[in-house]
Amino acid sequence: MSSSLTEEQKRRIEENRQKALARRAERLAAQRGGQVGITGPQVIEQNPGNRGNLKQENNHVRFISQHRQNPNSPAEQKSYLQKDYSHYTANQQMAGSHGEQQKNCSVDSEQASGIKQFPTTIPNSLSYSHKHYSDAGGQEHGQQALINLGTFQQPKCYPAFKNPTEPSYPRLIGNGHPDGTKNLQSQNKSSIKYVPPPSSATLGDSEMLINTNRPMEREGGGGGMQKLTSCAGAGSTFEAASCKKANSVAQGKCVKYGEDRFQVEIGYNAELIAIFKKIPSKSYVEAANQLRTVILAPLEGENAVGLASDSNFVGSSADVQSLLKICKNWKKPSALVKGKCVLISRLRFEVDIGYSAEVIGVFKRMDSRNYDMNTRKWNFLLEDYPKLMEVLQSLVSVEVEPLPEAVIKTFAAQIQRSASETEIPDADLSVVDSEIVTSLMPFQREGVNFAISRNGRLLLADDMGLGKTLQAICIAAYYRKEWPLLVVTPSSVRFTWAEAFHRWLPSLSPGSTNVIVTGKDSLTASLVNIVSFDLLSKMDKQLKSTFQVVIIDESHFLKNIKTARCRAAMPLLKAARRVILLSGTPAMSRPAELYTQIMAVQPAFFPQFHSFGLRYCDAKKMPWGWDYSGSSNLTELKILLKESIMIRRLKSDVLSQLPAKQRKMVVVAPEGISAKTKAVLADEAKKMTKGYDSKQQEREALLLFYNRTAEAKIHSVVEYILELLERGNDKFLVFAHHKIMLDAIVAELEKKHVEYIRIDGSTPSAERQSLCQKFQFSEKQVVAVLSLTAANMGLTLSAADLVVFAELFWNPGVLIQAEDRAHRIGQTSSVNVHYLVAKGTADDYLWPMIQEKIEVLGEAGLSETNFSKTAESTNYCPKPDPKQKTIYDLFQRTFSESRDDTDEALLLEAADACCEFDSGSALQDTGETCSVSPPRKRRIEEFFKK
Ligand SMILES: Nc1ncnc2c1ncn2[C@@H]1O[C@H](COP(=O)(O)OP(=O)(O)OP(=O)(O)O)[C@@H](O)[C@H]1O
Repeated sequence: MSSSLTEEQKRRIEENRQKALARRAERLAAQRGGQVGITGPQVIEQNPGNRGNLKQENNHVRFISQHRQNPNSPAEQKSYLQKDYSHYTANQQMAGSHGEQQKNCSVDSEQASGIKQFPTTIPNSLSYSHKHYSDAGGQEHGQQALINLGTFQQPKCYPAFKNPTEPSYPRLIGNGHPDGTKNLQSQNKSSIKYVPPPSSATLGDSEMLINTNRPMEREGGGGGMQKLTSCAGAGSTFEAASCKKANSVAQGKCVKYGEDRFQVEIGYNAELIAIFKKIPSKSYVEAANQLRTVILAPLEGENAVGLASDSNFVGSSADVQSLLKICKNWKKPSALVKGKCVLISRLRFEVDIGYSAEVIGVFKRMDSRNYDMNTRKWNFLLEDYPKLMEVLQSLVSVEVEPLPEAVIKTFAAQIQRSASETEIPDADLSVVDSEIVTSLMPFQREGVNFAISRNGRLLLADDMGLGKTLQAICIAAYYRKEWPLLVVTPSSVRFTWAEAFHRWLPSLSPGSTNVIVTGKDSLTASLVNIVSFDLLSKMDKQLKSTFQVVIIDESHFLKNIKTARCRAAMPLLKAARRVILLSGTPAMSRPAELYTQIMAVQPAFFPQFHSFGLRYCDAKKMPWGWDYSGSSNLTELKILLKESIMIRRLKSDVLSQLPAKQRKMVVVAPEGISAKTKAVLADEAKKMTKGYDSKQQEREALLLFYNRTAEAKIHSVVEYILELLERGNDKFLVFAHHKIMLDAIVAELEKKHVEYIRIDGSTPSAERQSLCQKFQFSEKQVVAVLSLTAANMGLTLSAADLVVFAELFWNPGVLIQAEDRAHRIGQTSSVNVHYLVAKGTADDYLWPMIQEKIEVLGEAGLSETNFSKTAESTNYCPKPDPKQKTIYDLFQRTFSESRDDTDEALLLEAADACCEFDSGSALQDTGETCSVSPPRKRRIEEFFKK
């Protein structure tokens, strides 16, 4: 040990080493399923005088004795190989049946289990290089720790120790570990090796098993575990063997000899010579250690890997079950050199670890190694993972956190080298309505294929506006035989979903969608049942009925397990066969938010939140408990999710497939409209059917109806905007016409401390430009609240790619111009346009009218896109009832009659002023009053006189 280490440092190093040993023992005990039975390393007296040399030629190992060679007879050798060399024979027979391998392994166990009671002592000062340990014969010992092994005890054993300057000291052997200093790592290292438990017993909490060996038992049908065991190769056999030997044995070790050779330092032993002569491979250490009269320490560190890489492991498929065991049993390390494996791509993982010459030596022996100069980390193909873990786990002073179970399971094919780059197959969608199938854009079709390849359990995390609704309906329709279907959505879009089902699945009969409006409604009344998150949590009695197919829209609403909505939804999702989660923003600020969504789709991935938190949330223990608000290993999480359950495309990924504008009609919830308002609206509609004496009266009535519609929609519009904000939407524009609506939106934004700009008729021209600049270039400005008539022209607000119309307007030209505030030069994305439409209001007449007009404009080449082709609009028409028709005709007549620009402008102004004037009307639940400017009022009067 370097003399520069202080006593305190030495003490701490030793403390750590002891902890590592104890923990490793615990872990290995657990890996063995509680099998205990310990044999210990034994004292080996080096006898330099009896040293032999081993030379390696053409991959064969040749022992060159400086002494008499006295091979046993072939018959004797045979008997040894059959009886004692079970480990060796197991390896030789690896290509044979698994049953045979298991048999051989159990022979090992039986042999080792002969030891039942022996006290275990472990020197607590393995790194004291100037202290000398020897056997129990009264030689000097460091302070010893007694480890209680319950019913099993271990013979006295001491760590290997080598003082290079005093080679003749008696010492112990092992397969080497650094003693905590860089200095020492380059020297020959002392190490302690214990033996795998050969018999079965269960360790109590207070009991420990010291063991650095590999599991010997196999699980499952694969051959991996056997091969893993053989990968441990010399080391494990050495340990297993050393436990059952007498003290009068030839003790030796392998040491490096030249660049690519090694030699065996050991006293004369005839049996051993026979082994060397007989075995044409590096498996000689294993075989040698089966001899009762020989204890042979294998090569240390990187040299040991040379053996491992030539072992039967190479080319074999790994046993995923045994890798999963490693994951399960892994606990936070206290070893000297700590690290972790992290997935960095579909095929590679890296080992993030502190400096250790020994570890680097191991890395260098891996065929697929790659050193990343930027990250300064080593990475490897996943197929090397079992081999690398095997070797790293055998290094006493190194602890490497394995890949998580979910990663092992998901990438089992890559680990077992059986992964093929096959594309996800095209699903047979012949059972689904052709209307929807033929409408799917190529990337949407891929989404549907992905979902079906995942048996209908997925997180569809496409960017906003990429048609998640359409894809979800198509996926659900593929499983139509398993319906009734449940759709859980934010309340503001329940009716939009109902519309979408009828639009995309024309085969659905009209009554087959059931939008649940109160907690008393039946959750299973129809084939398609649509419920809001909040109502779902109030329907606990009905939740007992299970659905086989469930869609969760905006699934990030489930991010908090403590919420009632999440608690209500999770059991449903666990019980369902198909779970289709939709969210453009599955996690808005931290990976912890993903946990419930992952659980909903793949409950087996991370059964405990804590393990997810440790891996991906940078979990930290605080005085008050665990803090999971951080993030860690996000690349791995993303790769894992994409491989298993998530598909996500950004707009930029599929821009070429998208139209420049994506329009969507959002049917806002009717509950937002009070009973009083509904009654007044119905009354207005009734009056309109009776007809008016003059056109002026007609227009007045329509404008009043329009104004009351605004009032009626306020609550739903505000709710929708808040939901957009909750979804973490980037910047967006909100257009409204009436002051009362603009004021209500702004008031809510202020309440929620959301930064916004507002441009309406009262905004001076000089200020408009600076407000636009603010919105365009400041990160803080999230929403632009704009007047439809005062801000639909001449402004550039392309920082937003979403435009929301809180109100409709009868002139589609105004709407299109408003849309183009975002859809203009500088816009790099496809623009989403959401029209909020309320049933039972003026929207019933305005919406079809707008569509009709836009279609005409489209035909004349004046409108880029056609509403009816891009929005769930086709079913949204006034019912064919004569009263409705009268009102619709009234709207058509009043607003479609050709008039010159002045008339249009006057009409707009009239509507504006009408709002201000009427804002204190009986319909206004808020009781607010607004003043109206005299000039405007005059112009309204003039307008109505026309
Ligand atoms: N293949 C398609 N053909 C025609 N219209 C489509 C297609 N895909 C999507 N749309 C339309 O684009 C609009 C946006 O789609 P949708 O609402 O499904 O997107 P989304 O991903 O669910 O968005 P959000 O995240 O805002 O909920 C809708 O009006 C939808 O009808």
